[in-house]
Amino acid sequence: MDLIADHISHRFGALEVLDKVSFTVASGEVVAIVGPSGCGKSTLLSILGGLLRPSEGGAELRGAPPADSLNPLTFVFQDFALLPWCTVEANVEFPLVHTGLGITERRAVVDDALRRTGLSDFRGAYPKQLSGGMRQRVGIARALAVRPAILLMDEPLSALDSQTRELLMEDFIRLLADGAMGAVYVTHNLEEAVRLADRVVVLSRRPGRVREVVTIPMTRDERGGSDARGKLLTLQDQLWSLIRDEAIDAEREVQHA
Ligand SMILES: Nc1ncnc2c1ncn2[C@@H]1O[C@H](COP(=O)(O)OP(=O)(O)OP(=O)(O)O)[C@@H](O)[C@H]1O
Repeated sequence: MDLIADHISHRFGALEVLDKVSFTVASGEVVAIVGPSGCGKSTLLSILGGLLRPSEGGAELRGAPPADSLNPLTFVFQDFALLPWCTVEANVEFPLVHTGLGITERRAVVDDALRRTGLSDFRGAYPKQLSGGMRQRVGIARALAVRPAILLMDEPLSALDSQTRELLMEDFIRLLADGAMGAVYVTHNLEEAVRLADRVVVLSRRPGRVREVVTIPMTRDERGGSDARGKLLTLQDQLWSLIRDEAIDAEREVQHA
């Protein structure tokens, strides 16, 4: 199943946020969205996920969803968005409650999502008992439970310390390895973009336009090797050189606001 962003423009009142943004996320592909602060990355993700209707253009899914998918497009949030009064297991089960799945099937789906995220031993814990990294794993398990075709991720690692971030990146790489699931990955962090994405869409300063689409010419497995480090740093530099001047302008604008 492909996701097509087709000339998406958006305004909040007089504020022009996005201008004719077009790109495609092919089945199983990971596309990172980067750009200066306030260029409309989160707005774009909301539009892709159907939470916000764009002023012009639109997002479209093409092709059949995976046979057992309950929700082809599923969000993973920066702040995890867990229900604090529910256990890990109940949080993961939550999106399945009104799906018509029987209790046995629901249990099987939850078990599978917990296993894939390394949470089986924490099913009875409450979010407040868990570290940030484990909480985000719950957020990911909850997303996996609906068997999405495409994950929509808004800065999913930015609330975490650098070691935890590294571990979760490894988790993502494992989860994406079979190519059954794609992702749109909004991030400020260019290291995450070059480690995880097949392609990186670079947006200009607001109103966000597609400035360039950079293909990462290595498999995700190859990127884990120590000899890949230099190439990844070069790609990071390439992305930064596309963003830097506008990031400085955007930063000044924020400070003067
Ligand atoms: N609901 C809203 N109403 C009015 N303005 C909004 C709304 N949501 C976002 N904006 C404004 O739209 C612009 C784009 O916001 P958005 O959060 O999409 O950018 P971003 O690129 O994700 O930002 P950042 O990099 O800082 O996370 C910003 O100027 C923001 O203040």
